Amino acid sequence: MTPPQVVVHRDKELMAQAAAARLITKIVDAQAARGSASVVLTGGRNGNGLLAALAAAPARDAVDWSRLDLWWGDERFLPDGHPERNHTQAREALLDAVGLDPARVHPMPASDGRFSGDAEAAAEAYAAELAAAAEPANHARVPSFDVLLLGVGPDTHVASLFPELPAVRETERTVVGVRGAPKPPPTRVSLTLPAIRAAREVWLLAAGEDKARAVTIALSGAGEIQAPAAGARGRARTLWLLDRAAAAGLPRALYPPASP
Ligand SMILES: O=C1O[C@H](COP(=O)(O)O)[C@@H](O)[C@H](O)[C@H]1O
Repeated sequence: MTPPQVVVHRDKELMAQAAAARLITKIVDAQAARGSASVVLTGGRNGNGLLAALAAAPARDAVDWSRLDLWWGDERFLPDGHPERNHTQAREALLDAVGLDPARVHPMPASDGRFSGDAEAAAEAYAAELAAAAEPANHARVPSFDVLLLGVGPDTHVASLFPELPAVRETERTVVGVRGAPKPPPTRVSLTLPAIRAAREVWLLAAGEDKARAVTIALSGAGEIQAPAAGARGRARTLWLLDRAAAAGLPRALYPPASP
């Protein structure tokens, strides 16, 4: 697991634009090296802000969208097309505007249809979908994601791993159903920390003063059960992308000067 690196931008708009530019480069490089790229999306304000910035970036045309695999780190367990579903919001922010291959887009299951309210069964099905896409040679249970994006909640939750709930303690399964989440809706589906840590790079996004306490706690040696964001690390890189307001409580020694 890699130690966190912190990059601080002036404000949330610049943070989203810089993160979008960084993601475009990462996808283009992965496609050049391996033919395709895989990215895990997050929900929330900062994740959707990044997608909207990506949609507005002229350089988005450098990406071959048909050779991109998209997964989700978590989902609010709601009916298909519900406006609060992370999948619906990602479609609105970016996905409907680019030429993705529908076979390569892997939303987490909805609460209606096949799983009719059974978040645990939905989690099992998503784990099986991930395992089917993993590289058998490595005995991996999830694909080797190039970048896994995570928003950070004001309570330090990432994906739908909330402090002290059973999901953040999971060490075996790659995807779990979550019940009793303190943030609505209470029922969710989430990757676990072992699945998150299988990613090459994990990027955590936090902007705004309501995130400052969470950022300080997670980057000050807190345990992952109490502060799930502290346990989100990538194999090759762990990057915290912040704005000044979210970084306000961090010791200056942790990061270089903010961009203008
Ligand atoms: O509910 C969720 O919240 C987190 C953080 O969202 P934010 O709006 O506080 O940035 C998000 O990362 C997660 O995917 C989502 O389901």
